[in-house]
Amino acid sequence: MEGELRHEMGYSSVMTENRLTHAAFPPIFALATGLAGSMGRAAIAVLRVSGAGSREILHELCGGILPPARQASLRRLQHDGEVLDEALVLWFPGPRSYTGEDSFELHCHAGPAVIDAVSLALVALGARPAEAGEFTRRAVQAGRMDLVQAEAVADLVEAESAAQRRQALAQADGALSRLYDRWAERLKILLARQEALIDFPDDEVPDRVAAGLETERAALAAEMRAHLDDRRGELVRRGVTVVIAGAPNAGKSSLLNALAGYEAAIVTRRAGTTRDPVMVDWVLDGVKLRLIDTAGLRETEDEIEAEGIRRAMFHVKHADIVIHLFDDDVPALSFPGALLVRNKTDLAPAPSGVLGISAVTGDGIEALREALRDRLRHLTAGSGAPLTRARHRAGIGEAAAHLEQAGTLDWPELRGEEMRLAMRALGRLTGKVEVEAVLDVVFGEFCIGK
Ligand SMILES: Nc1nc2c(ncn2[C@@H]2O[C@H](COP(=O)(O)OP(=O)(O)OP(=O)(O)O)[C@@H](O)[C@H]2O)c(=O)[nH]1
Ligand SMILES: [K+]
Ligand SMILES: [Mg+2]
Repeated sequence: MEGELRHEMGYSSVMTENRLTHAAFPPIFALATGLAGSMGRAAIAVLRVSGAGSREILHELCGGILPPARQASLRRLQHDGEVLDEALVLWFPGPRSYTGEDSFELHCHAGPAVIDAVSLALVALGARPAEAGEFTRRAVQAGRMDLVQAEAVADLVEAESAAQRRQALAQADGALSRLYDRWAERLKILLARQEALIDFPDDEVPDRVAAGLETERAALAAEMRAHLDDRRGELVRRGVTVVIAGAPNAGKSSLLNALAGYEAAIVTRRAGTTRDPVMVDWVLDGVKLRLIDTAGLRETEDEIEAEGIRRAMFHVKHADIVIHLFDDDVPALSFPGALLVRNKTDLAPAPSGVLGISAVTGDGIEALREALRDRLRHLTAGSGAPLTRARHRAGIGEAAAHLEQAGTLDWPELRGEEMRLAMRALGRLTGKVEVEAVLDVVFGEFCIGK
């Protein structure tokens, strides 16, 4: 505490031990809040600065006095004898900061001229604009979080539904990292026992030691396979696709409009109206959905309509939920797992046992929503932290494959090698090994300012 106070008095003081523990990166800055005007006009813009030299830059901007650490202070920002703005200033000396480095935030007025002037002053004082994800990348490099947690930060920034927010928050808190770390720990112990077996001649190894090792190896591989089979995380993250398909004029576009609450698709009496798929993003029960209305399915000579039908079939094939809509007799054939729904109940009642709606009067629409909620609950039910992206799927898939391969090999040396490869795949996932190699992959999908 005393040391910290001394450092905050002036920037000429000696660096603390902590600040010497990782490489010093040059100062970067970025606008951390949305641009004024992009979603209505914002009042405040937060500029974030981090890196070696941040202390000197803040000292200069605040007229030669460093504000107290981790406290909001109102300051006149100045540069070259000019006052740039009156801003709320937060100074976070490393390592107790998001990036682990010396960093600060300026809560400025959001006028573009204010942001420009402060940005120019930051550049003049030696900071450069940050690249996408660079703050979080530094946090990983400083050991403030692992790669799986960093990915969750990107998801939190993008979260549009409550389910996405909850999932990203749990992952950022380390729920998924802890699972992977536990697996790595178990694997390490198995590997150590496998190595011990290598050092013993065959006749001295008790059979039960080898059998126990084999049981645990198989159990771990099975847990990884179950984790790979669980699609919850990816569904919540990318959204659930619900495709409305059926014969021409069944009322598919009318249903899309009724669910969306606006005239998203063209409705006419002519069969074959919809050609291009019409997509509407929707949130039901806190889960992000993508509703897709498609061309009516029938034999046709019309080239354009035929292409529409080809696209319809593509979406049906890749859908998480298919609503098969019809408006007369129950179709003889349907898509596997589809939700059969009879439209136009205002003209004739639905056969018993079939969900009936009227896209025109709204009859049955609430029951259809309930049926969709039920499907969603089913799709997103499960326990434990789910994997959330292709990178996790690839890493765990690789680890599981090596573990399974180990089970097919007779030579302990080769089994040990497969287990080591499994361990490496797990380590790459969280960034415990080969961290530099995977950083570009992970941070390629970030926005600037995080
Ligand atoms: N009476 C009644 N008419 C409906 C209902 N739903 C749709 N219609 C009418 O049925 C006709 C076809 O509706 P659309 O929504 O265009 O049907 P679609 O399945 O999208 O048709 P295509 O895109 O051509 O395949 C229009 O005239 C709608 O007004 C309903 O619930 N009751
Ligand atoms: K139509
Ligand atoms: Mg249509």
